Amino acid sequence: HDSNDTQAVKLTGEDIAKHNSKDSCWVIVHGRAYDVTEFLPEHPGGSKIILKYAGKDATEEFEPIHPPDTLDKYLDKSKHLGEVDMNTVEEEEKVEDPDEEARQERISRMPILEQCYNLMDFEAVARNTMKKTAWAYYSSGADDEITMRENHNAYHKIWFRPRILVDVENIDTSTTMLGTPCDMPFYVTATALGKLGNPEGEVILTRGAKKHNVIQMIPTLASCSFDEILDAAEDGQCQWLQLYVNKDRAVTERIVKHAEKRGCKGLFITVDAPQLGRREKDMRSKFSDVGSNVQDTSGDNVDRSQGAARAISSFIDPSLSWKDIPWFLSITKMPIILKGVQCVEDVIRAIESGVQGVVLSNHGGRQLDFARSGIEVLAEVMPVLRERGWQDRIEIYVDGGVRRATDIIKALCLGAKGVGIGRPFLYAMSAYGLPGVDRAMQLLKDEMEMNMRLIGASKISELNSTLVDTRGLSMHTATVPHDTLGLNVYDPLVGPKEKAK
Ligand SMILES: Cc1cc2c(cc1C)[n+](S(=O)(=O)[O-])c1c(=O)[nH]c(=O)nc-1n2C[C@H](O)[C@H](O)[C@H](O)COP(=O)(O)O
Repeated sequence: HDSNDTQAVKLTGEDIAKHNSKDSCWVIVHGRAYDVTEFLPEHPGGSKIILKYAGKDATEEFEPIHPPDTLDKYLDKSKHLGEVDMNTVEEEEKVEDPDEEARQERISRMPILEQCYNLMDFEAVARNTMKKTAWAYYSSGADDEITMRENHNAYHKIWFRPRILVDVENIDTSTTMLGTPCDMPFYVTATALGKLGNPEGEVILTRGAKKHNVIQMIPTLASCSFDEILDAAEDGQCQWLQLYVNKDRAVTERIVKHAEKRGCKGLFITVDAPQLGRREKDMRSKFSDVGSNVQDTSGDNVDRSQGAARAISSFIDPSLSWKDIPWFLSITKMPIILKGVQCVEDVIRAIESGVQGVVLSNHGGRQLDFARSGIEVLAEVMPVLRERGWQDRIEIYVDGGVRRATDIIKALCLGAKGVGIGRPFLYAMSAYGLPGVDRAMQLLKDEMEMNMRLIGASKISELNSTLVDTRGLSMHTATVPHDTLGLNVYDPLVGPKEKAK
């Protein structure tokens, strides 16, 4: 390195390859080399995944999980070794992977975008075309995924009581959320690791939200950096921040103040994830060794049993409690919403604590299995608030299992201000990129207009509880998976030979 620290000679692949062990571990990311030897034991994803790329180019593995500014933020400058002449880096020989070949073949036959007529179509295409690990991460729910299925199933227990001979020539689906006008009563909710599904990540959702004038909630665990996502927004576009509260409150305060300074219009504090749920599909999918090899904790002191998200979320503070709310109210002027509230008692507590809203949510069924659906909790909450005359004290949102405009209409009839939608936009983005997100939002808009016309409401304010019949909502027919307990415990074929006769 000459005096002004520009690098005279680039490092070569050979230089890096020499440092391929835990005693001296160098990796390449985005064409630059880093000495991560001392960082190995601190890596939230465990040291194994880094050692897999010791002396090599780790970019492909690094990219979906880490925002681009991660190394600048967390690795001391002295460990930044400079540019690598990538022509001297040996290409990893591609191992035969029949799964990958089959996936590429399915991609070559995937339906054209216009053949997607509803949000479930995007899920079907994504299931067939996404990388196994990415699909597993997005689609998984906790434990037996009962709540994940119940989230959408619950909407099937609500029926309409449509009114006729209402002038529905002009339909207006616009509303406001936290004071921001938007064209539709749904927002793109926070879902982590957007680059697992699409190399561009969350900025695709930003562009889709802009086109349809809907609001985007930016996840703490985004693949893109927070500023990248804000920079991808256009003037006047509304974005909210979803916050996982860090054990180190100074870090949290910095994030919140930066978000406010950058113009975020809402702070959604996630309160249903003091620990991330156990998502077995994500664990089974051999998520690049970061999380799935649950049993193998060889020397690692990191609990990596919940797949990728757990590996990068060990910072979340499980001691967060109501006593912290006054502090949050003191450090920001942004409206504060508690995301993941699951019973009326906590909605009352939220109102008394002075926050501006709640999201009735079970995290898309990814947290506590057998938690009730957001829509069922909404039906419990609103009558109690109305009794107290508190129905307008805060804004109430729901998310989980919203796949049709009829789901949105049911939620609004029951008193929600708006709904959050997660997986459908992830699947649309993963399968078709921005055009997919654009079409998914347009399909919802078209469905919304038609269904409001058919229910007999010309604008959002006309949606009310007399238009729905919720008597079936508290019936829980959990379609449990078939009894797996005894299935593989005893296999006669492997018993002692003589006994088998
Ligand atoms: C699908 C998905 C959801 C995640 C999500 C990641 C994925 C892939 N992640 S997670 O890694 O921790 O689980 C977040 C997250 O970062 N923060 C959060 O508040 N909610 C997270 N959620 C929950 C999300 O905000 C909604 O509550 C949920 O997605 C709504 O259900 P649907 O997907 O059925 O619309």
